[in-house]
Amino acid sequence: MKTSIATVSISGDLREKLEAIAAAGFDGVEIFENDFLAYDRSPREVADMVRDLGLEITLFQPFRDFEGLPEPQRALAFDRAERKFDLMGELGTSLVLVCSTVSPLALGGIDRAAADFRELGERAARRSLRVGYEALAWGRHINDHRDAWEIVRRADHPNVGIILDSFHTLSRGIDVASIRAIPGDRIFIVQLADAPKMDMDLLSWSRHYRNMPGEGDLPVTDFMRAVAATGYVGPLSLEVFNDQFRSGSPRTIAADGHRSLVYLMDQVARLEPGIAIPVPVLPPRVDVHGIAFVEFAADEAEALQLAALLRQLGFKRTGRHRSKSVERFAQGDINIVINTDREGLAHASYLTHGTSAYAIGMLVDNAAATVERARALGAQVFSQRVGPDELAIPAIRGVGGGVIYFLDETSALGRVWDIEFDAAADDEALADAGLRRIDHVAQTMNYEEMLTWILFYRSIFVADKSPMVDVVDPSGLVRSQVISNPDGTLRLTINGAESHRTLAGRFIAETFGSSVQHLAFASDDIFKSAKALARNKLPSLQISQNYYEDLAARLGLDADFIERLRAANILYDRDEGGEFFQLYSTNLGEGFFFEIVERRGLYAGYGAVNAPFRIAAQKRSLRPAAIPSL
Ligand SMILES: O=C(O)c1ccc(O)c(O)c1
Ligand SMILES: [Mg+2]
Repeated sequence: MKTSIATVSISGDLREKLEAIAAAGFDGVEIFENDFLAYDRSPREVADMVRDLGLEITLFQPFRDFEGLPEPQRALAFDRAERKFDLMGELGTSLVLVCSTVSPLALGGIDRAAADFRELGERAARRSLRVGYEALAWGRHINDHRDAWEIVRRADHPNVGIILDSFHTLSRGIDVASIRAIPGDRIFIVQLADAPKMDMDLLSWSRHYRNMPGEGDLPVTDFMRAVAATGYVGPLSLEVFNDQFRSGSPRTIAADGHRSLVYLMDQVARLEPGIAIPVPVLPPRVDVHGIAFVEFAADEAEALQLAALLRQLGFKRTGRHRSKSVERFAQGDINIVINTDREGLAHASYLTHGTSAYAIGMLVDNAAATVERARALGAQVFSQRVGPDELAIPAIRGVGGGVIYFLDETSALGRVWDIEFDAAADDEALADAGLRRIDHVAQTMNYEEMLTWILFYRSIFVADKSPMVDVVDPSGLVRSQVISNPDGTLRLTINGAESHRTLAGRFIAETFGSSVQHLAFASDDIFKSAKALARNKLPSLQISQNYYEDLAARLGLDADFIERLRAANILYDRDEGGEFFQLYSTNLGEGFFFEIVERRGLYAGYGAVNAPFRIAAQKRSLRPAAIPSL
């Protein structure tokens, strides 16, 4: 299936847009008229540029306010169309999009519009051009693809067809089953966009908030299943009006767009096995069975500090790498690796970001197939020199230049600890703190990157996204969204910072874009864990007294219980399903920290209500001690 994207979807001048679109692997491009008009090269030069980049122009658009006009405006509209047909000839494109009129002069009337399109089709045919009619969701008389189809049907001209745009259909909640009644060869092009659910007028929603399929909340997959059923095999063309994308990196946004189409068509092909859909076959989305390890890159001095903190958290050093300067710490099912080697990505990562959790290991069924799927979805495969006693662990690049490694139980990868590490006793170990497994990994990024990584995770792994929540930092808002699977064996919290003054923003600035800002470990008894951690002298984050007073008032908890929480600096939340407890270490360096959580019952959240108080406490603990005034 051919992929295409409208130039309006990304930032830059026309050349930058086209280069990014070609680099992302698209077959074609819709030339949005304004992008051409604002560019200072002739139509023929643009045509050459498009061809030299290996692209084809799938559509020229939009042509507005054409149908249903009274004279003399009607004749003028046809003259205008002829001028644009001239331009299309020079650009070397054969299809033009006519969107349903919004003109107050338009008279309406299905047959009047059909007659106009019949004549336009005649004129287009003389030049071997084709005309596609699209119902804008806010069109004056036509705002539903079913009515647009009726006009195209009555126009009854081979050079006139319908253009479907997922946004216009889905934003109005029109039943997509109605698409199945349209012959595939009458659909001249299919435009795709998703959007977050929002309560606003259709035009503003469409012009500012569209996003890539899979990034929003509209059922674009159902729309595409209906399109596939018609037998349509023409280009799938992204048309995404989005303020953030218009100011983003053209290459990144174009790459996200290509990924979204590969992912969409992979889903459609799986859901419609009875329809022959010409798309490559990929391994299915990957089930993640847990975070097998988290690896830190550090220098020797900071590795000692980190090791000391891990021991206070109840970890023991359990192994040493056979050939590298790498140590393994473990507790329950949790593995933490500290890498101080002077070679490879760990070292490069240390040099760039300082001490940081640059790699995550995920347990999957088939590590090789996971990388194959990720590669097909445009992920960057990672490999580096493999030494003696080492396994080539399949891996891809992730957020902030970090790495995601994949382990499975069916190959030697399942025995990585035995193969690569020697068991080592730990003389300095402190008491076990009952930490069982990794509850979640929190990644921090610039707000503009959130959609990119949400699509990345959802397209590769079996995972869903939660609604976006606002976390209030005293210095600004941080947006937070969760990527998780039904079993809870994959839980990533994605935090998007808009200001560098927030704790999250400061973390990105101070670590030059590192991503993992905290790791949350699960305990089955947080009060017991808190006791052990206190004995181990873990420096815990001090929560304000005011928080506990409010908790008592808000949730009607009894005084003894509140006192137990307060004494251990434990934060508390509950939802319909159960209860949640949180306890934090102070920060390691400029922003990284550990969290200990206990989930009781079916609590599904992450304590977002508590985040402002946690963040305020962290800011207090990072502030240099106040100088007493004289
Ligand atoms: O917002 C618009 O005007 C507009 C124009 C052309 C399209 O294809 C579309 O979907 C919207
Ligand atoms: Mg459109």
